[in-house]
Amino acid sequence: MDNRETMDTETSADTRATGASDADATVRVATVTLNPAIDQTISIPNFAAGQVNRVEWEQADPGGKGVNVAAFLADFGCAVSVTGFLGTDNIEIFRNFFAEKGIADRFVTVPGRTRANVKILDTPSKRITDINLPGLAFSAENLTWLRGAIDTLSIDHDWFVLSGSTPSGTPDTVYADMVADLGGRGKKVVLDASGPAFAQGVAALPHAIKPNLEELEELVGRELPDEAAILTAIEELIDRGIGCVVVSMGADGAIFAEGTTRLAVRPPAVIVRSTVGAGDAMVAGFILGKLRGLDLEGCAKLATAFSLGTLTTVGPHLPPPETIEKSIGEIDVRVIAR
Ligand SMILES: Nc1ncnc2c1ncn2[C@@H]1O[C@H](COP(=O)(O)OP(=O)(O)O)[C@@H](O)[C@H]1O
Ligand SMILES: O=P(O)(O)OC[C@H]1O[C@](O)(COP(=O)(O)O)[C@@H](O)[C@@H]1O
Repeated sequence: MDNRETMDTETSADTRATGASDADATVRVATVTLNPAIDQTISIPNFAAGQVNRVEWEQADPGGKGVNVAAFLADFGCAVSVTGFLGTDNIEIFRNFFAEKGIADRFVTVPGRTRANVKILDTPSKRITDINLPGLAFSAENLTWLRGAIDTLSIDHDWFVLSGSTPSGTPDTVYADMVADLGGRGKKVVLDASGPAFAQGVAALPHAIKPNLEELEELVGRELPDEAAILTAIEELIDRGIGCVVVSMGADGAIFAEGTTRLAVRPPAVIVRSTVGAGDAMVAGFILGKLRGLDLEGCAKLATAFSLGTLTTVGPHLPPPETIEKSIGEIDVRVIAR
């Protein structure tokens, strides 16, 4: 499948519906996860820090931002490849997962164990406490191999998602270099990260970014107490040359900005099982909307519907397309500017 063929498929009218279609299988998206994780969810009724807590049930899922984005796209029938770094010592859970979902595995393997991140799920509050470990360091040689893997993927992939934290010791320029390189090849790059590597990556002008509110505040170096302040920060980023800025705000929804359009999207009140992966699902739904040629409002709704879909499960899975489609009708979009 060459790139031109893919783009033709993306814009054809019959791919503009919101449900899964055969055309999705021809879309080539690659995700890059420098710091994947096994998400170890433990359910603790009335969790209390500083006390003895008893675990009711536990579940281990492959995770990390790019792994989740790929899983959600694969659930919707998209052709997707994954790369980044995985430790050899506990790689089986990832290999099995990629095989089950039909995800093309292009990970570079490194010695050691991929980190396990602990997600404490409190009942009945449903609050999640995230304990994210630093992750597995990689060498300069490993990074060279990863660049080679990305080079190869760029032959037949049009969209690249660079997401998640970077293990300690990673140069802060890592995302910026990838954004510049892939952008120079005409690829669409979506960046969703945090800290200095995110800031430098943003400076290299990816096509789209999806910080949550906290990450946006960190990026612009000030608190953003209300919508006006968030919009000012978004304006600065769009003026710098970022094509599309999506700021997610948990239960308060998200603001989507592209060109001169600004949309505030609010999800309905939902019963939440786990919020882990909600941001990643939003990225996946947004990209799928773009690939289907939807306008910003359509992309915003699909992105929000994906995020809602994953709230009902523990682990990186979406409900069936009909459920996602149904929830689109319950999403409120307020046009701030058009
Ligand atoms: N409690 C919730 N109720 C309804 N929607 C939610 C809730 N938490 C997250 N979402 C949905 O998921 C999206 C991304 O969640 P958010 O927590 O902002 O991302 P991240 O996981 O990147 O921090 C939100 O914009 C919203 O659409
Ligand atoms: O790379 P980071 O920032 O430590 O985040 C990794 C964690 O984020 C997740 O990808 C979930 O992310 P979101 O809740 O933001 O969508 C988990 O699977 C993983 O444990």
